[in-house]
Amino acid sequence: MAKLLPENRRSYAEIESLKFDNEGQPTASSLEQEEVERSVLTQFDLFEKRAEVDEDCPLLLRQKHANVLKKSLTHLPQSFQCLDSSRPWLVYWALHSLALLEEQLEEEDYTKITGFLAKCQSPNGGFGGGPGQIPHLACTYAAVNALCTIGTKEAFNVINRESLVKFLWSVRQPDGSFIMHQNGEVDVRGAYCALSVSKLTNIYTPELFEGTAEWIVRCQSYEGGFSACPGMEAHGGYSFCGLAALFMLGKDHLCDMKAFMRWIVNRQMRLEGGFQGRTNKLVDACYSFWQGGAFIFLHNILYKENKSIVNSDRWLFNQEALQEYILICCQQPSGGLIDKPGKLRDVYHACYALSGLSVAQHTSLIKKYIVGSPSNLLAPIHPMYNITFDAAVKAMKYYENHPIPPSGTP
Ligand SMILES: CC(C)=CCC/C(C)=C/CC/C(C)=C/COP(=O)(O)OP(=O)(O)O
Ligand SMILES: [Zn+2]
Repeated sequence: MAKLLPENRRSYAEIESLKFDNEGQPTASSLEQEEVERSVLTQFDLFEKRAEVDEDCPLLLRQKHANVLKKSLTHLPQSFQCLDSSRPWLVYWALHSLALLEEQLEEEDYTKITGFLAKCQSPNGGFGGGPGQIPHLACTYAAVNALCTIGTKEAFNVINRESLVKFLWSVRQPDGSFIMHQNGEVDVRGAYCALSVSKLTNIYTPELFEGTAEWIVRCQSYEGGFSACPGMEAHGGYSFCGLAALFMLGKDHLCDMKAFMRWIVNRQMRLEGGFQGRTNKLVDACYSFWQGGAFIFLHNILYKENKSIVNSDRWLFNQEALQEYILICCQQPSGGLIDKPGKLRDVYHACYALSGLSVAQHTSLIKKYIVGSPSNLLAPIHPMYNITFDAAVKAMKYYENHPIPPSGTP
């Protein structure tokens, strides 16, 4: 039974309550019953949460979220000690969330944060999870995004792009995939992080990414979404990375876009309005961005191909339903955003719930759909990097005007 139904999908009691046919598969009626029971539970959660939010005109608690996010930059609870190797991430999540809310910090705070990120940079290039830690592709992505969100000359100049190129070559594998750090794991996050930082800071070269698109295509699973590496399960986080990376390489035609579309449109849950990360799992606000953001690429790809299914005014998901899920179910009344009702706030979920909310609000830089109060409007994002659109444009212009001399392959 454990083989049939992975243990993290259903509790033992839930599995026990299912009826199985002669082939050992759960019967349709028993699955339907399970669906009804899940719905009742979820409706109860939604009902509880709705008591605190005006359902007819939900309000984004901007000031409360901003206060919590600002505090997170200096005061983290003890329980965050486990994120000691992800400190650039904590900075990026808070700074990007504040930028989406169009909240500013004091100039001296930006200077302090810039100084801290500089200490996370490795002498061998790239950024580690904290001062003195080995460079890691994910921390490099977070640090580069945080510095570009700050967007001062001082912050742009922290990034040593000559050594960053060397670091990227050091984690590139002969087949075009990327390990996350020396002796680390290969997965599609690596390809995406390497592409994102190299495009944003103007150090991209086609040689660095030779074979990368072909490797990423091998991560597209039979379901249609992308997995961490070939042969694994399709997941929203990796699907964003896979599609964004293929898009940045201009090689999205190499994957099966029809299968991708079928997979991703089925990840928005009818009842809650939010996205699940993978088949049969629960809705979680962070997928508002990982899945929601991927729709921007999908839209552009289908639009290029003149596919009649795309309407220039809307993404291919229910933008209102996603906004309702985030605004009604995922705001902690005292500030901060959560995965789902019953969970506690954290900066990761603030960042990705707000990023997803922004995607759902802006179909283009002109066309907007705002659920609830007009004051809920967030800044638009740049989907390739997930920093604000303005921050991305400013950073790209800065690095275009300050190119590093070409050095070729090391
Ligand atoms: C740029 C970058 C570093 C991107 C990261 C992308 C990302 C969020 C990947 C998801 C990782 C993962 C296996 C989550 C499953 O967790 P789970 O089993 O707790 O969640 P689930 O039940 O929702 O699947
Ligand atoms: Zn989550």
